[in-house]
Amino acid sequence: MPNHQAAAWHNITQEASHSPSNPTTSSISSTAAYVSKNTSFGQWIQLGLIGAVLETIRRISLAVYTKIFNTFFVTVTLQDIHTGQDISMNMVTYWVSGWLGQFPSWSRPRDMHLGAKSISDSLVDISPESLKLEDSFTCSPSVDVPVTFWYKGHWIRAYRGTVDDKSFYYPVSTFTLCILAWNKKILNELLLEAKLKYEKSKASYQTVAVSAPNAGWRYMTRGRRPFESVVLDPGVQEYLHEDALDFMLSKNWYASKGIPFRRGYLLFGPPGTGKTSVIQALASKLDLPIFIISLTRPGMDDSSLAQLIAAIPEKAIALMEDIDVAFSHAMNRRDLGEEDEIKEPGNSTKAAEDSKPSQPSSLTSKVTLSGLLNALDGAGAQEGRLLFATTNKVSSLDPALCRPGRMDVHLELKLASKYQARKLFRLFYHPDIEAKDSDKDSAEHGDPDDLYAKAEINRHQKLSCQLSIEEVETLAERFAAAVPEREFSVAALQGYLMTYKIRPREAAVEIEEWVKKQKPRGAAKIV
Ligand SMILES: Nc1ncnc2c1ncn2[C@@H]1O[C@H](COP(=O)(O)OP(=O)(O)OP(=O)(O)O)[C@@H](O)[C@H]1O
Repeated sequence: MPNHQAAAWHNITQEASHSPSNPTTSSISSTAAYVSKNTSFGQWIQLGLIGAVLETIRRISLAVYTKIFNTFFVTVTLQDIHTGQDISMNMVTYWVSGWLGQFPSWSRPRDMHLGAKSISDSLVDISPESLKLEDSFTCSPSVDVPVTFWYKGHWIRAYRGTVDDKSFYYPVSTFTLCILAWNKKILNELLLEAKLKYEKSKASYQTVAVSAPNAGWRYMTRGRRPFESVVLDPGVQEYLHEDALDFMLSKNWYASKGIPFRRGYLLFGPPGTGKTSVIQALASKLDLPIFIISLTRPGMDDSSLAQLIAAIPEKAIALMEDIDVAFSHAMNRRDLGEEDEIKEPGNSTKAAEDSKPSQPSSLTSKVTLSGLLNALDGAGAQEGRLLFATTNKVSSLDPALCRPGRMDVHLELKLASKYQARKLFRLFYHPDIEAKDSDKDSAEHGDPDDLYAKAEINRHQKLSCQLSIEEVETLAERFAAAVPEREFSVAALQGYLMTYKIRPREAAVEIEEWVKKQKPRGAAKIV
């Protein structure tokens, strides 16, 4: 304090101490007088008061705004399907995101997030002319870009956001809907409509989930595969269907016997014999979603596998394709510490090969056999699911994996029989099947403005009129007679017929020549 101020302060306190009246009051008033005389200190106090008033106003207005907002708006936040762990909530988000897609404003922002509409390998091969943005991709607004629209007289503001969640490597994406409404009735209506829309689309599309990098599931759709479009030997398809259906209807029976409510199928056989196709067709027939587990996906390890499998819901198909590939690289019995286990008879050379140390590679799976077995039937494993595994080399699989309880049904799909060749030919050219399928397709997937779809229907109708049923039967017999038993895969025969798509008569005549040409290629069995 400067000297002259100190002197003044001293005088004030002196005067106050000698005052005959109330000493305290005079001391305060003297202090106040000093403060008001001292300009810089007074300004600080004024500033502080103004700040406090402004902060109070801000808080009050925020509280009023929140109160009004909560009174007039219903707000719901959903976790993004790509990162969600709760499978049923993921489904709700899936419905809602599909429902949002119907509003033009949802795909109108210029700042967009692009996603693939369906699992389609053909997406990468698609020609520039046929690539249609709206057909191949889903467009949604980027994070924090709000979109507004009206629904049943209610104004809705929707936006995507992110929240940090310690259990994920990345921020978790969210969908938020702010609905101008007095009560939650409209939210129920909205969710119901979204679910019905999803159910309707499910009639023509199959839900497929693939594992996402953060150990969650990523949902997609693809066209359903008709069960009849798979040609297997007599009774095989029917057996699979009946067995799977019987399992789905036996929950209480399993519970009463204390048997875990799970069923595993191992489909094995040469490539192109229809292993994957029959699983897809069965899933479509039983209306079950398929969860594709890729054991060789980079970054997949025992814990992420267990997490993924535990998140598969009841009434679903878990599919592990080419399970031998994961095995031959990284998984063998040594992972279990069971080297003394009895080897399969006649498999000693194979076993010796398996016990050689395998070289670590960046492509190898980090999943161990024990990790896989635990995930399949350990404490956290989900009940009520059908597990399908496919392999070309059944002998390379560990017996622990193939034992009943894990793989209850072992089914070999062989190279094509004459029966299959005949059935495949019929499938390609039978007028009834052609007409039925094209009508069904146009009804289900039909976009009335799609010129390609219209042209395709016309073309199929014309073609189907070309042949009578009797003629197709005769040609199918001729075709089957020329195809040697169990030497070609159905995929190879399908490839041949594809080149004669609109020339059934030539297809039946020229097959002999084709078979002769294929054989000298050194392949006794063409897959
Ligand atoms: N039995 C079949 N019935 C109908 N189509 C089949 C059959 N087998 C193969 N195909 C056709 O061949 C192609 C490959 O079939 P798919 O992928 O089902 O064979 P896969 O046995 O799973 O082969 P891989 O072992 O190489 O995975 C598909 O286009 C499918 O339509």
